[in-house]
Amino acid sequence: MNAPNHGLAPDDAVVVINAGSSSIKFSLFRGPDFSPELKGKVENLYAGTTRFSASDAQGHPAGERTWADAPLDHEGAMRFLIDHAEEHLQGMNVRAVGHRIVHGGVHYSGPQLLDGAVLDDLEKLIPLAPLHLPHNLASVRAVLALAPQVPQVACFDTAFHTGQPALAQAFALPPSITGRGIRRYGFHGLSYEYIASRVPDFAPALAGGRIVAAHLGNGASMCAMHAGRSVASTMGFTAVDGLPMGTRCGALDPGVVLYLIDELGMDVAAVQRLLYQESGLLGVSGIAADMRTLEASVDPRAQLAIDLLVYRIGRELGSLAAALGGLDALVFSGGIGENSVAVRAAVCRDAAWLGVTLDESANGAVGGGIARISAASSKVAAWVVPANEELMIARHAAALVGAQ
Ligand SMILES: Nc1ncnc2c1ncn2[C@@H]1O[C@H](COP(=O)(O)OP(=O)(O)O)[C@@H](O)[C@H]1O
Ligand SMILES: CC(=O)OP(=O)(O)O
Ligand SMILES: [Mg+2]
Repeated sequence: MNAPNHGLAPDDAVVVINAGSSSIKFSLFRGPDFSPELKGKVENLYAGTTRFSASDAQGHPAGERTWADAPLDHEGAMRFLIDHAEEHLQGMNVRAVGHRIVHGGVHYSGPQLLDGAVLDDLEKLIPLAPLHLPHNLASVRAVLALAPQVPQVACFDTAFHTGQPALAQAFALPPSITGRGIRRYGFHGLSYEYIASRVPDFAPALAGGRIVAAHLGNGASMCAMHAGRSVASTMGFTAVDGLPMGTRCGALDPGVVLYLIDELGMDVAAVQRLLYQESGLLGVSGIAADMRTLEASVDPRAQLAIDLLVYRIGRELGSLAAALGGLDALVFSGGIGENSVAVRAAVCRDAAWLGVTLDESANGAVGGGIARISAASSKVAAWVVPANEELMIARHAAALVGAQ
């Protein structure tokens, strides 16, 4: 990809923090070409063994550690990362720290310089993204305390979707409610924006086409894109909508929520815990939220959880193809989309009616890069594109501080 020069000198760097629901990923980009100098992640927060791993510009290991039986939380992970990053930042001029901020609400539809007032404003959106925003904002505050002079930039997961047609954003509720910002927003926008930015490189013929991208990570969603713009998404007002996820239930008849409250006597906190933390792959299987664990299990409940995810992806694919008026390509991304040969195969099998024909050996040979997994004869192409929300954030952050 040709990265435009945003004024970064060779020793200028942008640090990116992507605090997800179960992991914190960080990256260090340097110079006018945004060369990835260092990247790493602390994963499996809260559950089992927390793992840290980092790699340098050549992809060689640049740090590894595990916390067996004493998993870290987001705060512990941030503290560890800040200590670890220090030695790598020697001699570099950090121009900005870019953050993935999951929800921008009604007001934030593009990259935004963070200060105390913006942070206070974003705190108000926590009920709209309870699994993410507290961690996102805590990361910003941690950097603010350590390096108050470095500009911090918020890049919102919702921003890419703000141009969706009004109908795609609407709930069938009265204006007295929808006027309060209660509408569909969509998430994983930085991931989809990155995918859209790469399409002209790896499949120029698809650049003006109709693509459904599936970001299947711990959080999972799908996005319909036409000519690189978001047209519809499976996630709505919050990131609990749409597909079943690691621990989130996905789309649910709202009548279930009323029943839980009215008949089962659950309060708001209990319902929130159920829908966000005890459902999805974990809830259905009763075993784990992690796809690797489920795929390794012989317990039929593990298979049921995987089958339900695949089934829901198929249903949403049909819906998103309808929103696009057809389909030219399907793109897989995120931890599951990039790594699970079996999930991709099952989704493509179910999508045969739309014109997807899988190339089994290409699907089995995906090795960490952008790869086509559909047969040459497939009417609808299928691709794997590794997520790179971090590069998108670095480019936005550099553009914003360069523009000042
Ligand atoms: N080799 C693999 N095979 C199957 N699933 C995998 C593999 N590697 C990672 N995953 C799954 O990817 C998911 C995490 O995705 P990721 O995008 O890293 O999460 P997050 O939303 O926290 O950023 C987990 O369910 C994990 O099991
Ligand atoms: C929006 C969302 O679900 O994010 P994540 O995949 O990081 O959980
Ligand atoms: Mg993610």
